[in-house]
Amino acid sequence: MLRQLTRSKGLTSRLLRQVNYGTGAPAGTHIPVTKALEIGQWEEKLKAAGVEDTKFNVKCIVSHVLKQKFSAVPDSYDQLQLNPGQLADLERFLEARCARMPLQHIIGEWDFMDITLKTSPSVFIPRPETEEFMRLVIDDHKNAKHVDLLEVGCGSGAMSLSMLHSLPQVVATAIERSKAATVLAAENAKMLGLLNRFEVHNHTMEEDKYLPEVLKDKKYDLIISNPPYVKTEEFQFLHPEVVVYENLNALDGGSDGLRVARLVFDLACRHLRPGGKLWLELGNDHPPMVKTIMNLKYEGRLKFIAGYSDQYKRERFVQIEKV
Ligand SMILES: C[S@@+](CC[C@H](N)C(=O)[O-])C[C@H]1O[C@@H](n2cnc3c(N)ncnc32)[C@H](O)[C@@H]1O
Repeated sequence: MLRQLTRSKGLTSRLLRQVNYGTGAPAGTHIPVTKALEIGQWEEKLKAAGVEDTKFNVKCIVSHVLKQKFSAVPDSYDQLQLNPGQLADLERFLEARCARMPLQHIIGEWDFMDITLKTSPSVFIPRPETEEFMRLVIDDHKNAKHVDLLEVGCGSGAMSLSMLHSLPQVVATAIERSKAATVLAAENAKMLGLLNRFEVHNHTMEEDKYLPEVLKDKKYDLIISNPPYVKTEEFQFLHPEVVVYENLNALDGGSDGLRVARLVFDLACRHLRPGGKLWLELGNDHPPMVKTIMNLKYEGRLKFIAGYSDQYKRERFVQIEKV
């Protein structure tokens, strides 16, 4: 594989030296995008590596290399040319994608709802289902006068920051066990001009140490979390993009997937105001389990309100109320 890639790279560079593609520039300075993709046989290589939707992947990488918006790049790449530096980047990024590195890590940023977030290799990549989840949460709070929000495990900050961006009456606090994610979330808040309503603490929620000392007496109107919920036995079925490149602390929910969620339930009992809401994104067999847990263990303290489905009709999101 490596030899094949090196060979195609050599061929492209040779052609770059030899051919003037009619750009009017001296020979060897530019190459049309279509030619570079054809010579490198990148779509075929991505398919062979098991990457789905190769056209979308290639276009994301081409747009990134050309520093253009995805929507501004025509699917035909008509008239688009690469200089030698851009060609080298294109090949490097496509090779990384063939090794199943997620697009978000290659590109270094990703759109989430109406905001663009920086991504980092050690921090969980926000997912499209989480956008659906956040639409429900935002809709539920759009008429509230003021919302003190707490997020458990904020990763890049996607959930809290999209909520702050959509609703000016929200003030958010987040906790996050990963130092790298804590720093990234703060950077994203600063980049989006939301740091005046967002604070993030590098803290690992544990039994009887749910929040950092400075927050121990705080109460919130809303708690949100997309906790690690993958059952340990399900790891074998995950894609390489997830198993190889994601931090397992962001995914591993223990034997039933609810190890961290159970801590969030206890935290909600202590830190939600009466009538306050807890919204969780979980795995597709979790909502009925959560309903049972609420009835058996939290009666009189937390009440299961409803489960909601994602676009694939899998019930994934739960709404709970503090009694
Ligand atoms: C599935 S990721 C979700 C990240 C982000 N909310 C999102 O949706 O993109 C779970 C996050 O929770 C963090 N986390 C896991 N266990 C935690 C704990 N006990 N206390 C605080 N954060 C935790 C992980 O580091 C990870 O960033």
